[in-house]
Amino acid sequence: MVDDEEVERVFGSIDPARLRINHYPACPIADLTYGLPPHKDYGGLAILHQDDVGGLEILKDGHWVAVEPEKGCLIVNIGEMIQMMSNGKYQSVLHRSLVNSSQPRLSFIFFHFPSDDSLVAPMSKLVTKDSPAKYRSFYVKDYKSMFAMAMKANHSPLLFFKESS
Ligand SMILES: O=C(O)CCC(=O)C(=O)O
Ligand SMILES: [Fe+2]
Repeated sequence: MVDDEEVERVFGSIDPARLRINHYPACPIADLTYGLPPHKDYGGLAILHQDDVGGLEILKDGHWVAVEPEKGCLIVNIGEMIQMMSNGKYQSVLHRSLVNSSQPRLSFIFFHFPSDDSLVAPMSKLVTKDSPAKYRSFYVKDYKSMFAMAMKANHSPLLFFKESS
């Protein structure tokens, strides 16, 4: 089903790989703030290691669920480009990070982004008469230009490219 050439075209360059280290200081008003507000990661896979403090949550069936730290475990998040290229078969999860008032927290995430000039579309093998494209194709830079507007509208940028069904 997966077309290696399409994956290679979008993710083939090592340039857009990033390691991000998030440091969340202890916060006296932890109940009133986020470490990171709710969002979906935008790239391909995001591989995350968190320390033993905890604070990552995912939205599951309309409820925020804590992802408890487990020694030696990595968390793998699906980014919106995979949601797009899989024509919605793989869903990117909404997640957020909380802070706490007593301890700082660290997380390390390896992101693999598509390059800005890539044209991204649902994989041709996954688009059929019975399963039409759920998203309009876009250049990654155009998708990224929607970040601010999506944040204001409280949803993810991919929604701007959803086909009306
Ligand atoms: O720190 C975390 O647990 C999550 C970080 C995150 O979602 C991100 O950097 O995109
Ligand atoms: Fe994230």
